[in-house]
Parts: sequence; structure tokens; C-alpha cells
Amino acid sequence: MSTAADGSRDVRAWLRGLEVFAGPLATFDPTSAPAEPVALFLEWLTEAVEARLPDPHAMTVSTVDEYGDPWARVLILKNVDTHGWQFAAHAGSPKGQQLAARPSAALTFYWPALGRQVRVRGPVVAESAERGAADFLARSPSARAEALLGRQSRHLEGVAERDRSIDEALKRVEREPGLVADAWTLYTVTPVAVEFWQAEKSRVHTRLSYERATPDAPWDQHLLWP
Ligand SMILES: Cc1cc2nc3c(=O)[nH]c(=O)nc-3n(C[C@H](O)[C@H](O)[C@H](O)COP(=O)(O)O)c2cc1C
Repeated sequence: MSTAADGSRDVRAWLRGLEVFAGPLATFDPTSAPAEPVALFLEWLTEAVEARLPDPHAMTVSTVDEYGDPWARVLILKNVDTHGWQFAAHAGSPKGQQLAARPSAALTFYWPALGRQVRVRGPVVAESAERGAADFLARSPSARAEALLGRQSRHLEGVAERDRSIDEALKRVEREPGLVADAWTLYTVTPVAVEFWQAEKSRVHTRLSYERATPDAPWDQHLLWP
């Protein structure tokens, strides 16, 4: 640990001394990239899974609230196909309320050991109640119990109150296995911009951006300055 002249902890020096992109990093040749981004995303996700990176399907989901202030949190990717990237959430949670008011999101994936980041931006669509229900019923009983409470991110008096409520909800899930939380929603981010970022030890990083004006338009590819 670094120490400043007055004996206090020198956090700045300590952070500067930490290694980044320790590698061995992956490589990326943008000249052989596919014409559309989902195929490349699936290649990179597959390599992250094969490299046994922890939580390779975890992503930061960013939204904005009614004041235009950004919020971000990590969620699990539920699916990705030509329609877009999917995640599920309770519509009554802060993110659900933000998406109802402003249906737009940015997703950020980071696979540190490979030195790779992917960023996705686009409008968000709430899928049908049937698709939300199917996602809900595929969750573990304890995850269903938690979602049934529908109180995510509200203030909690204490852990005993939490545990009692979860216990009651879990008993309800066991009694009624077909029960679905109405507000459980599957969201699809329809991409209009997807950027692939490959770190290089030299710090001359490689960036490839796919952009399209609307979700129906064809993709344009551009290299970006690092
Ligand atoms: C690895 C990881 C996975 C998570 N997965 C989910 C998830 O799938 N759904 C969810 O609602 N919250 C998930 N969370 C918790 C969220 O990050 C967040 O705390 C919660 O959804 C409340 O967000 P909000 O108050 O902005 O609505 C996850 C957190 C981590 C670290």
C-alpha cells in the first residue's frame, strides 16, 4: 500500500500502481468482422464463456430517470438474437419505471481477462405478458419469491423483515407453482449502435462501431480512434 508524505494512505498512487489489461489478451481483426453485430457479439461471448470468465453474461444496464439523470446497474443477459439484447426486470423497480418513461438503454459488457468491452445502445421494447411470464416461470423458486414481493430498491427496516417476507412468498410459490408476478417484464434493447473494443498491451486499442439510423436501417461499420 502507498503512503502519502503525511502518513495517510495515498490512494491515487496505489491506484496508479495497479495493473490493467494483465492478459494474455484476446486479439481482434476488424477487417474480418461480420456484417452485423449480433454475430460478432456471440463470437466474443462464446470466447468469454470458453475462457471460463466469471459471469460472462452479466452486463451494466444504464437508463435515465425523469430528471435526465443516469442510473446504472448490473443485470443478467437473457437472450440475444437479430431482434436485440434481452433482460428481465420488475416493471415497478426504478429501472422498470425509468424504462416506462424513457424506453431507451445502454448495455456495457466487460470481459477483463480478454481485454474486451462491448457497448450496445438503442430503444427498449417491453415484450408481451406471455413472454414475461415464461421468463418468470424459468426462474428458481427463490428468485420468483423475491420478484413476487415487488419491492425492489425500496427502503427496508431490517433483514428480519426481508427474510420473513421472502419466506412467505416462497411458501406461496410452492403452493402455486404456476403463479406469475404480473409486473415481471422481458425487455428487448433494439440496437442502433454496437461498439466492440479490444484492448492492446501497447494501449493502441482497436475499436469497431456498427451504427444504423433506425432499427430497420442497414448497418454501417466504422473504425474508431482509440
Ligand atoms: C451479477 C449481478 C447480476 C444481477 N442480476 C440481476 C437481474 O437479473 N435482475 C435484477 O433485477 N437485478 C439484478 N442484479 C441487481 C441489480 O444490479 C440492481 O441492484 C437491482 O436490479 C435494482 O436496480 P434498480 O434499483 O436500478 O431498479 C444483479 C446484480 C449483479 C451484481
